[in-house]
Amino acid sequence: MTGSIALLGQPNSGKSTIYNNLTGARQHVGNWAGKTVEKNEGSFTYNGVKYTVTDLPGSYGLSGNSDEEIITTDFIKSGKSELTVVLVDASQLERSMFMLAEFARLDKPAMLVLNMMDVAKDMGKDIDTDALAKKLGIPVLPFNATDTKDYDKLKKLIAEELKKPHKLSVKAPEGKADVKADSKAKFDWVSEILENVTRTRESVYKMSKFDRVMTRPILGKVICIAVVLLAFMVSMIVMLPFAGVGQMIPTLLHEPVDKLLTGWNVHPWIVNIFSMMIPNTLSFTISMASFVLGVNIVFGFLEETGFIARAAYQFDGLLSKLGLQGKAICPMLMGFGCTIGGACGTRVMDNWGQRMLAMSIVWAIPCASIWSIIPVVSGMFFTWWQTMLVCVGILAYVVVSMIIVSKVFGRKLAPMETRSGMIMELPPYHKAHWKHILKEAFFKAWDIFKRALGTVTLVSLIFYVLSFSRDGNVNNSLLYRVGTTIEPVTKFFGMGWQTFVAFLSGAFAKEAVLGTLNAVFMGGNSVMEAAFFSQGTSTDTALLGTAMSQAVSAAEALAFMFATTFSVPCLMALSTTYKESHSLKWTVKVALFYICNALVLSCIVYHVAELFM
Ligand SMILES: Nc1nc2c(ncn2[C@@H]2O[C@H](COP(=O)(O)OP(=O)(O)OP(=O)(O)O)[C@@H](O)[C@H]2O)c(=O)[nH]1
Ligand SMILES: [Mg+2]
Repeated sequence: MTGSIALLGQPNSGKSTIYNNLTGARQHVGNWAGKTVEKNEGSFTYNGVKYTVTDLPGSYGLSGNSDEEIITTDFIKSGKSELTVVLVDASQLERSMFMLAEFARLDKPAMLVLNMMDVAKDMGKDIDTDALAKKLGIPVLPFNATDTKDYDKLKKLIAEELKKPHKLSVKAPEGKADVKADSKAKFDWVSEILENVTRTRESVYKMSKFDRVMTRPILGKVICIAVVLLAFMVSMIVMLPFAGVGQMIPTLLHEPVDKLLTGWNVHPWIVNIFSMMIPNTLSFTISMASFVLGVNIVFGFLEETGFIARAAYQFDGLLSKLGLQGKAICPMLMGFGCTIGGACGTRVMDNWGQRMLAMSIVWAIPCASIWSIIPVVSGMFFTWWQTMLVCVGILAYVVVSMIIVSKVFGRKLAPMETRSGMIMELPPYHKAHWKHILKEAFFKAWDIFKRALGTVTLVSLIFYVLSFSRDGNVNNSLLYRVGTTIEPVTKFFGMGWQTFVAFLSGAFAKEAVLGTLNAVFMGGNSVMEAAFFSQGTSTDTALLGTAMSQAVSAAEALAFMFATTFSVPCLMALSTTYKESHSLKWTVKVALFYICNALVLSCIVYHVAELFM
């Protein structure tokens, strides 16, 4: 025996939460409207019967006004599911019942889930569910989708309803030609149904005071930025223990493995791979994954509470100038922490073109790793206030760069006629559901870890072979020979062979840049060892600074910093963009654009700076 149900409701009513809990899937949930943009299908088994569940994009009605609404409307009308589980947000019953009014015309089997009963209760709302069920003629289940205890009741009711379905006994008025009159009739129907069913106890909804501040044009934006800055600091604290463990791995493994393999007379190449490259790769991927973890936990929290919805509202106007919508604010902010997180975060965008455009723009945002390199390199050449100026210059160019990217790719990816203003409501604030946030963040971090391990190992191997020299002196490596051969060309762009190699290593991982600089300027060690063993922190920046400032001019250093910041993001961010966009063509196209853009920029910065320095 089988059965099939569909989850229908307005955006943010909790459909995906129910879908995930029923089927064990991992659809994205968060406290703002419009996260699910395509339908998803899963299943669960109850009492030996298999039920198929379809999670539909949130929709305000069934008239097909947007892409999501068309998907939802078509599916519901097709009759592919035997029972429609209509979800309403009990904390905003009047508004969210509109969907039921739309549905009523279809004359199909249904049951009603009054979700978010906990929020409604906190707001002092009482709902007489029995009276409601009687009026509607279909079963009504008070529910809290985030509480796993409630699900047995839900499954039982679904099973019963599939055996003996109910249809709405009251029908909403037939749609007339005049849409306005039509929706008014529906709202009248809703108020009639809710009469004597709901009662709000005397209590003030305190949070709305905060919203009055949050929606102020300037103050709201200032608060948003402040909260985000704070969020990054917290992300760093969250990731520290994990990254710490990761950084211990090479130190712990290096010597014992080295001793063991050397004792077995294994070839030094192989010994190096196992004692150095693999532990370093492992450590690297762990710190990358812990970054993704930290950013996702903190931003997951902001999203669940409803903060991101406010930020999206605040920045919608600005972002629409880039061809995006307010919704893109979350991935963009995440991009300051980690481009990988930012690229994943674009899942919330409405369509593929907007998504790809958002990812391309997120690439222009320097991630936290870049922010940890720039002050160090700049500090070797400039005073502290000049370093501040460099950072300000970089920030200013971020804006320029985003505008250029949106101009170059925006016309194709988000054509003018498809750009529409965002309609987004401010959802009520929710308490954060930690279990869900942690689960989602761990899953994302684990996904990155798995993917990075393979990719990073491969690239490390290539790098290793290129930089290997029998005596450990970098000047005897293939890298040196290739680097010095192309130096006449790279010099034109403001980079000598050393800085150019460091620039290239940045495309692999930004964390590798300092180590690479250390290796190519200090010589002695293999690039591999210095690049991946020292992980920046233990690099003696004073010594490196002296060595670098002897070989590189201030203008060259400036060019190098701009080139590194505005080139392609790291390899894993590239691979994530490809995974998320499913388009190799666009990923490569944008990557080539970024590399060319970085080289041109570096060239301009170098030649202009030469005039003044
Ligand atoms: N307090 C509370 N929060 C809930 C409940 N159900 C869902 N949520 C939260 O409400 C938010 C929206 O849930 P989703 O499952 O993403 O909603 P959706 O209907 O799939 O939304 P769209 O895909 O945007 O249409 C999330 O932050 C959930 O964690 C509930 O019963 N109580
Ligand atoms: Mg959803």
